[in-house]
Amino acid sequence: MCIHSALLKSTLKGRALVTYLFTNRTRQIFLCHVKTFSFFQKVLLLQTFQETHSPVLTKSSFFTVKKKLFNKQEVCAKRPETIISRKMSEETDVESKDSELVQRFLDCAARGDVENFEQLLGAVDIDVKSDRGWTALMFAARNGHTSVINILVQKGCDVNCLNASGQTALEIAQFWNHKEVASILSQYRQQLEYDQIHNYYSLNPLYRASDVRKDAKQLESAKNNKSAKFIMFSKLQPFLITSEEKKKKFKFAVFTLDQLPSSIRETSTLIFLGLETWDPVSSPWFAVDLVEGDHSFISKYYPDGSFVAPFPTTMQMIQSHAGLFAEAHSILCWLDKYRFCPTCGSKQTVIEGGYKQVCNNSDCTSHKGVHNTCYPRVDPSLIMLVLSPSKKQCLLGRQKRFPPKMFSCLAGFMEPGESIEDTCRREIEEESGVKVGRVDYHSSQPWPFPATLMLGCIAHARTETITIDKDELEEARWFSRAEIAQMLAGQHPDGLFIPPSQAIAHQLIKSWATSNSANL
Ligand SMILES: NC(=O)c1ccc[n+]([C@@H]2O[C@H](COP(=O)([O-])OP(=O)(O)OC[C@H]3O[C@@H](n4cnc5c(N)ncnc54)[C@H](O)[C@@H]3O)[C@@H](O)[C@H]2O)c1
Ligand SMILES: [Mg+2]
Ligand SMILES: [Mg+2]
Ligand SMILES: [Mg+2]
Ligand SMILES: [Zn+2]
Repeated sequence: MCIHSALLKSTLKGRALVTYLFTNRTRQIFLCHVKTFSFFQKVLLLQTFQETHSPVLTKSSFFTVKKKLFNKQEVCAKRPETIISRKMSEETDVESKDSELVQRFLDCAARGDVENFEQLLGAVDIDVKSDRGWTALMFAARNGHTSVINILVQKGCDVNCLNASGQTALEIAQFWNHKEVASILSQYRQQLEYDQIHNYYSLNPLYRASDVRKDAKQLESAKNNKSAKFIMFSKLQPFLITSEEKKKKFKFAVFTLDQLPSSIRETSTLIFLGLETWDPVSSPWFAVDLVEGDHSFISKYYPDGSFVAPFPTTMQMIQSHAGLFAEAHSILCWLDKYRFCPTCGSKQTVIEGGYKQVCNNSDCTSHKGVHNTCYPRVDPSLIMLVLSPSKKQCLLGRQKRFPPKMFSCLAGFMEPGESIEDTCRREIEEESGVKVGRVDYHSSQPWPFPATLMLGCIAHARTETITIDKDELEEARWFSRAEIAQMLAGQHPDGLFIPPSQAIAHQLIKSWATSNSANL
């Protein structure tokens, strides 16, 4: 790999060098070490790094490089006066040169000077701000430079950044009436919203159409809709087939109205999952909870399908059907476990396509006011990646029931009256003894076993000492970013690994391991 000479000339400074190595080489670079290097050490590190031709800078190769680097410095020390004078002048100048570079970068954006702007891109933080909190995106938006805007959004700049007056780049473009720029930025913001992290089990393609399920007449006509689709469950097990498109994945066998015997529609509970589009006449989908009896119609249409234990098979479904499973399975588990009124113990009747149960006892107090016992339950639970005070390590633990050598994020159920932050701090302290300060929300995941909602957070630890709760955890320890990278790549020397990508724990760990630590 050749180092761009212009880059070398203009960016022989900590941050630029780090950015360069970070984006072009590996995310396992030991940023902290590099940051503390002197100017001259950084030059040598770059050169030595090139010579090693190492595809990944691991901990051991880093130290090899570091060793070589200091040997080289000794050789260079034959001309100490040159080294010292260059080093001192460069280092005292670092701050002013940094701000000069930032100024040039923002200037190019403001003037729409694409050629020079592109050259500076790798050398400064893409979201770097002026004194008034203006980013390059904002300057380009102010003056309507669509080409600069396009480069910045494609490089992943933060379009939602606010300046000191609380404006976004989109608002600036709208104020100055730069319609093309405003259109790009608003499209990109929408796309970002759509592209936000969708964890497995969360991609349900249907519109839940609660108005349809609440209206008995509409619900009845949905059940008789010629385009209605039906998926099957028996004893809480889904009926799945192999996907033709994705051979190693499973999906639901989908039945049409004419394939479903009328007796089944009369005797089974039909869960209304939603409509295919917002149009009220679009295809409704139902999950059928089959009761004991003649199910030969199923094998007639799908001889290769089978009823399967939900976990772990449903972790291997096509994503949209995993979402359907999450909805159907959680509702069916609720109906299965709450057969009697929690208030008076009488029998209940299922209404609203499985989304509500009403007590058959007309004197029951559950008929007065709002009662959450009538509705399906969802149990919020926190799952958090705890970062060490230095942000260089993360905390993972092992529950006894985990497969050997698997480590994951700590997790715990919310208790009544708790906020997300309270639960996060309490569970971490209970399980590991580590005290947590700031808590940032990351993403969520329905975990339909039976109806947990995992709320994924990044927690910032204030202390490092670990004292585990032996009832909850078998082991907990800090992992460096390099070790996490090995686990993600399946190359940990001790065979340690993290949960698969379908688990939110994996996404939390990966997002930290692959993000720029400077942003945390
Ligand atoms: N730890 C992970 O990596 C991980 C990953 C994915 C999902 N999860 C899920 O996160 C959830 C919470 O994690 P945890 O088990 O460590 O929680 P936890 O630390 O709160 O401990 C579990 C205990 O909480 C109690 N509890 C309180 N409310 C409960 C409820 N509504 N349902 C069941 N038990 C309840 C039970 O006594 C249970 O034994 C579980 O559903 C788990 O499957 C955990
Ligand atoms: Mg706990
Ligand atoms: Mg726990
Ligand atoms: Mg708990
Ligand atoms: Zn009752």
